[in-house]
This record gives sequence, structure tokens and C-alpha cells, in this order.
Amino acid sequence: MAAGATPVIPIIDISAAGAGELDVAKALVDAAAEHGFVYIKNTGKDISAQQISNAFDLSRALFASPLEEKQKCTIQKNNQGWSGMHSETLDPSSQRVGDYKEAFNFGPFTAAHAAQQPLPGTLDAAQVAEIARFRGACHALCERLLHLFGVGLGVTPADFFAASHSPSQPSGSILRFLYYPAPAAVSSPVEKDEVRAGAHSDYGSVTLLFRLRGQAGLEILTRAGTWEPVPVCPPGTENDPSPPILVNIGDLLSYWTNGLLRSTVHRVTFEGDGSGGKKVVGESNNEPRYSIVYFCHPANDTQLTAVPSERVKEFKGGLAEANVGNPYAERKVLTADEHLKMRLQATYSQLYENDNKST
Ligand SMILES: O=C(O)CCC(=O)C(=O)O
Ligand SMILES: [Fe+2]
Repeated sequence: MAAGATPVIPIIDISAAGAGELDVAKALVDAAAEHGFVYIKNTGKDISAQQISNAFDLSRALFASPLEEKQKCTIQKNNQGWSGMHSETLDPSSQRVGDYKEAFNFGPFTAAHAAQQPLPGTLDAAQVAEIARFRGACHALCERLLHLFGVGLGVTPADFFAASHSPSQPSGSILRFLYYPAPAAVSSPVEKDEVRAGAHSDYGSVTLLFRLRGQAGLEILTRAGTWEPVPVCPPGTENDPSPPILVNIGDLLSYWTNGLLRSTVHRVTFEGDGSGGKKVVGESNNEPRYSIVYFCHPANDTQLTAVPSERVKEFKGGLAEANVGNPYAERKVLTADEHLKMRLQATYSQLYENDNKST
């Protein structure tokens, strides 16, 4: 790819009739190795358009709840709950103020779809169950993707990754609703270089991102070191029931594959304010922006050693080279929960204030 050219992130239909598993798996691995990002065409077979639109409705209702209701659910060190404007700083090395967003993180629900964490009283049991089912559907899709990554990399056994992500084991997996207020609604004027969410790589193995048509903002850092926007509806998906689900590789899958799969740095900008400043035709950031993310993590005690795969063994690039601009791309054998704690401590300065002083 020429320096500065917009990366063409592949669109893959993992449920296409007649598509061979190995071909789909290899296409996924190639996209993850080249970009760290891939679109999963959403024809409704994996997660229906209705489920996604219901989840966005619930997200809007949740963020519109009275502040006291949200504050009762303030985020805890288990990474569950509500975080208000500026309380998370995804790029502490260069942001002056924290992210211009509110977030609500959902941990696991019970088998009967009841919450195991405080939720705003404005949500009734049926709505809570809807969120629980959505979270379950996201996890199931991630398990399918992880299986395909195992197949595509020729890992033995092919279920190596998927087996490490059993939903019955405690893990850092989180469903997250995000709300970025309209630029005109934030209390102080947004300064140049400020971003809605700072540059970061994701902390888990794979991330699913759901966005709404017309809502701009997500940019990725390319191998050439340029920021490029990632359109919500790339060409060919305009008539699908729902925009494609954007999948990206997190740090853990990158460690596991010695950097073959890229944990690409990304951020959310105010329109045209990022250094890239490139716009996607038909998208704008003047409105409030909502997105939904599922961060899939392996069981807490999973060791992040290189996986048994010839393709990984043959890969000579190494972590740091593969993951441009990602300071976490260095070989360390950590467990999954040690890595998550390290990343959370860096981004929630207030929550970890006392711990950070004593360490
Ligand atoms: O809102 C978005 O589009 C991306 C959010 C994101 O990258 C994250 O929460 O990790
Ligand atoms: Fe992210």
C-alpha cells in the first residue's frame, strides 16, 4: 500500500452459502495480518439487524438515565459499570483531557439473564435480558472467529483459541455501550488535537465493533504511520440489513501469534480534527455518536505464549515491527488478567489513584 493511501479493509462473509471453511479462515488471517481489522458482512445470520438496533435503543435509553442512576453504577476495578466524561484516557501519553465519552461496561450475566452488577433502575428485567442475550450472541460470534483463526493459522488443535475463551471461565470479556456527546454539547470548546477517544490498541483477543450509519470518527494507524478513517458502510454493504461488524485484533491475539496478527492502534476523532483530517463521504460527527463494542478475552489464567502453528513459527517480523505505534507490542509472558490489569491501571487514573501512588 502506498504511504497515505486509504487501507482497503476486506469484507468477509463468514456465513456465505457454499464458502469453504478453510478459504474463509485464510482470508480472515490474511486481513488480520495485513490490517488488524476486518469487516464481517452482516446479512443477519450471525447477529440480526433487529438485535443490533434494539441494543442501540437500550444504549440511548441508558445514557439518557438521570446522572444519579448512572453514578450508582460507577465503574469498579472489575471493569464493570459506568464511566463518565473524561474519566478514561485511552492515550495518557498525549491527551491533555480524558476521552469525550461515557461508557457502560457489562460483565457476565447469570444463565437466567439477570445482571450480576448494579444497573440503572431505569432498565427493566426484559431489557436487562435483552442486553444479556446480545452479549451472549457477541461471545458466540467471537468463538466462531477464534475457531476460524485457529483453522487459518493451522494451529493444532484448531480449537486452541476458542477453547481458551469458554464463557464458563472467569475472564475480562466486556460488552461496552459507548456514547460520545455532540461536539456542540460538551461544556468547554473542543481544542485542536483533542479526540473523542485516544489512540490505543485493544486489550483482549478480538473485538467486535457495531456502529451506526452516517456516524464518522474511527481512524486506524496504518503501517505507513498515517491515520486513515474506517467507513461504517464500505462499498458493497450499503444494502445489507445492518452495517458490517468491524472486527479487530487485540493485544492478546498478537502476543499469541508473535505479532503475525496485528493489534492495530486506532482512535475516535472529532470530524476533521485528527491529524489525518480525512472525511468519509456521507458520514459526519456533528451528532452524538453511539457505538457498541464487545471485547473478548480468554480465561484469566491463560498464559500468552506463542501458539503451536507453523505459520506463526515462520513469521519473522516480530511484535514491535508488526504493531506500529503500539507500546504494548513487546514480548512478555503474562497471563490474560495480568495484562488487562496493567492496561486498565494506565487509563483509569482516578480509579487506580491510590494503587498507582503505592506502586
Ligand atoms: O467507538 C468506536 O468506534 C471505537 C471504540 C474503541 O475503539 C474502544 O472502545 O476500544
Ligand atoms: Fe478500541
